[in-house]
Amino acid sequence: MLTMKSLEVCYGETVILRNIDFRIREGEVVSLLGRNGVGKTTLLKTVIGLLRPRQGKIYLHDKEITKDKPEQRAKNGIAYVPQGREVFPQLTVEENLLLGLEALPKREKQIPHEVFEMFPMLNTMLQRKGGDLSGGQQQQLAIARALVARPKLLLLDEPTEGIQPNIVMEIENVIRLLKAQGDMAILLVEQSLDFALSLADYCYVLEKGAVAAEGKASEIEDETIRQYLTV
Ligand SMILES: Nc1ncnc2c1ncn2[C@@H]1O[C@H](COP(=O)(O)OP(=O)(O)OP(=O)(O)O)[C@@H](O)[C@H]1O
Repeated sequence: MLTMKSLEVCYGETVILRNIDFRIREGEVVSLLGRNGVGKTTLLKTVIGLLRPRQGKIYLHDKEITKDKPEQRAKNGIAYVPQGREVFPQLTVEENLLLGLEALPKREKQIPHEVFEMFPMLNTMLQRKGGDLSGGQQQQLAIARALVARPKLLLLDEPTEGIQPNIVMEIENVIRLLKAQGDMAILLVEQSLDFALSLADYCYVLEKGAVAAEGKASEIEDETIRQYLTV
């Protein structure tokens, strides 16, 4: 459903990503791994359109979107949960969730009830300010906000970073549920190899801005990946 071909992405004159060939199929969970600073977030920002590649092309459902603006990509079903969650601290939980609906046409402005089935805690905190939630709860709110628009492709940038273990488990369960439903592809950037491999169908490992290894999660050797993760 998403294909990137020969992608090169730069900040100014510095090349961050080079010659990236990348593919996510419908309903698939793909993990993107690599050390700090190799370009994982840069790749996600290129998928959502915040960064434009200097070379290469991006296709969504076989339609080229390389020059589409972020709003257009959101309308076409790409949702992004940034690293560090970025919920609006002064807005209530409900207002944060309603913002996730902005990508949809006007008539569809209801928060889908499935979001509260996945994150029951949010339903009990609708009037609480986003900034008053714990870090883990904010992460759940950020994921829920992305899900309200029922995206076709969900990008998660290190969703378990700094989160307490019981909430990591809840987030893992939600990703498993979405995977089992089978109609949403997920691109997961993760530092935890065990977490990434247990959820992913396929994984890519970046090293110095290029794909150093890739393969089915069930087949790729842990050691092959670990050599690119240890300092
Ligand atoms: N706005 C920017 N301007 C210039 N360079 C940047 C900018 N943002 C990131 N970089 C650089 O681009 C490179 C890739 O950064 P990126 O955030 O994509 O890495 P990452 O793999 O997501 O790392 P982390 O795991 O630490 O989030 C790094 O060297 C970083 O310093």
